[in-house]
Amino acid sequence: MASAFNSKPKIVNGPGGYVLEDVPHLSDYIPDLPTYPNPLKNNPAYSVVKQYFVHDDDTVPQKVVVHKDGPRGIHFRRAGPRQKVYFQSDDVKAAIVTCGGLCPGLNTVIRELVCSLNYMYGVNKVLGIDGGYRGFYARNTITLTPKSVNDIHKRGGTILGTSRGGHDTTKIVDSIQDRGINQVYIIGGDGTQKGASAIYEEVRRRGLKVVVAGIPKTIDNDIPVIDKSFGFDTAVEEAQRAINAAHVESESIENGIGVVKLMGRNSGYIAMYATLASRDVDCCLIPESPFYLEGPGGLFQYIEKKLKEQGHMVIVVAEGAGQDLVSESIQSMQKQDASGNKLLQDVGLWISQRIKDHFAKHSTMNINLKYIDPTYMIRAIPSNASDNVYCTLLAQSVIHGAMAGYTGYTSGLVNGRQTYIPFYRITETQHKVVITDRMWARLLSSTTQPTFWCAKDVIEDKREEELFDQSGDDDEQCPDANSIANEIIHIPNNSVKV
Ligand SMILES: Nc1ncnc2c1ncn2[C@@H]1O[C@H](COP(=O)(O)OP(=O)(O)O)[C@@H](O)[C@H]1O
Ligand SMILES: O=P(O)(O)OC[C@H]1O[C@](O)(COP(=O)(O)O)[C@@H](O)[C@@H]1O
Ligand SMILES: [Mg+2]
Repeated sequence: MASAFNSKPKIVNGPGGYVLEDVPHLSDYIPDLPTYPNPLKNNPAYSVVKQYFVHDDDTVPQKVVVHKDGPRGIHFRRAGPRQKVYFQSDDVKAAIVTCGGLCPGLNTVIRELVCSLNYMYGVNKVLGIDGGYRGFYARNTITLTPKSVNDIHKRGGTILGTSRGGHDTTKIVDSIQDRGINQVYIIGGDGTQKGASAIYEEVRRRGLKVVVAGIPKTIDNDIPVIDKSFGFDTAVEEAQRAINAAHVESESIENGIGVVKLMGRNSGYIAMYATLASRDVDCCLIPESPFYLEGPGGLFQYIEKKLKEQGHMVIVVAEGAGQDLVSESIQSMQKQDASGNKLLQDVGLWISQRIKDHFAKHSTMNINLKYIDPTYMIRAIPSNASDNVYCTLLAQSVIHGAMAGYTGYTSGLVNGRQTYIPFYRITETQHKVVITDRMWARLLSSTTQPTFWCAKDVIEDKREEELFDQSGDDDEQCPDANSIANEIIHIPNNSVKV
């Protein structure tokens, strides 16, 4: 196994509370590296562009909203081509690997990496690693050329294949060294970027002139710092088809209920944005917002109300929602996938059954429920136009960084600008929907669903012990939760994100 060697974060402090969370550079651990003029200077496509090169000191703020007297805050290095590069085109041997679950746009990123390395920097040795991390040591490589990848952006999935598990740092770095690879482009989610960080540390420990760079991939949009992940737009758009179908089905029959399950293991972004986009959804359930079924303020009561009011309803549920409730009633054998991710129970099937059982036993209403699970259909499609452009920019940005000698970074969009983000910032947390944030408030007001917030919890949050003492109520169900829905959004010390 690899050593536990961990390089220190590169943090630069400046005046006015300015902080640069910088990324490592090959020259940090290899002295006297030669540099070369950037070949883009002679490229007719770019040489006419005024100020095409990014200034070395350009940085991008993590937060654009600041207070007048507040500190300038955290910044990331701006991505883009530099005047000097640390590789000669003929010396570059690049490798590309895709890991984790599928996501629309993977093939577009692969295509743009191969083409941009070639067209911008004259690099013609690019290898594809077959089947994720384990492909480094267990499979042959795939030769990639602009010609061989020309059409792949029109296909879903990844032409390189992917996998979970199989990350063996030592074997991977041995393979990188044996094959003479000096730029490694790693496309994947939170797990993959942790793996990339381990590879970078081992490469650095061995003193190799090898750039390790990540491209963030997550259909769930659960990677922190970046504005959004590629494939997310496509997923939200494709989810509309399933929601439309659920709406048409439920609307066409008396007391029709359409239930749609969408992806989102720990983060409910696809469900939230698909709901906001559709306007046909009456209830959106996400992992970040616990809910309950029975009693006042519960889901069953709300369904009954909606059916009486409009004769039908649509429910969108993210796959990670209500897992605590599901596991109370279903026992599962397998707890984790090969990467160590918790395996989830099918909340869509579970909730559909619970709704049917409830109305059969406790109501005179004859409901008609249709359950739609489009999750893998959504994940497997090619990326849409806007994601295609985004994938291109990501691929080009990550290449510029590698050619300029930066390493140990993930390329990502921050406040609309491409940046280089140190691995640890990408892997330390997950991006989740903040249910005290304005976006969730917009969703609640658009669906009119119950907040499912327990009055007791809200009061605890709001005035802490003071009101908790008065209530003295430890009951799970909180009849008053709905009436304070709007109030919570304005609680000052409730970390409202603006
Ligand atoms: N903490 C970790 N350290 C090293 N490698 C990891 C780590 N977590 C996950 N990986 C590897 O990253 C790859 C993808 O991880 P996974 O969680 O399946 O998908 P994603 O990257 O999309 O989150 C797998 O090959 C897995 O072995
Ligand atoms: O069934 P699989 O292929 O293991 O993947 C299911 C998981 O993959 C995802 O689509 C994406 O997860 P990752 O980003 O960790 O790959 C999740 O939403 C989902 O839970
Ligand atoms: Mg993941």
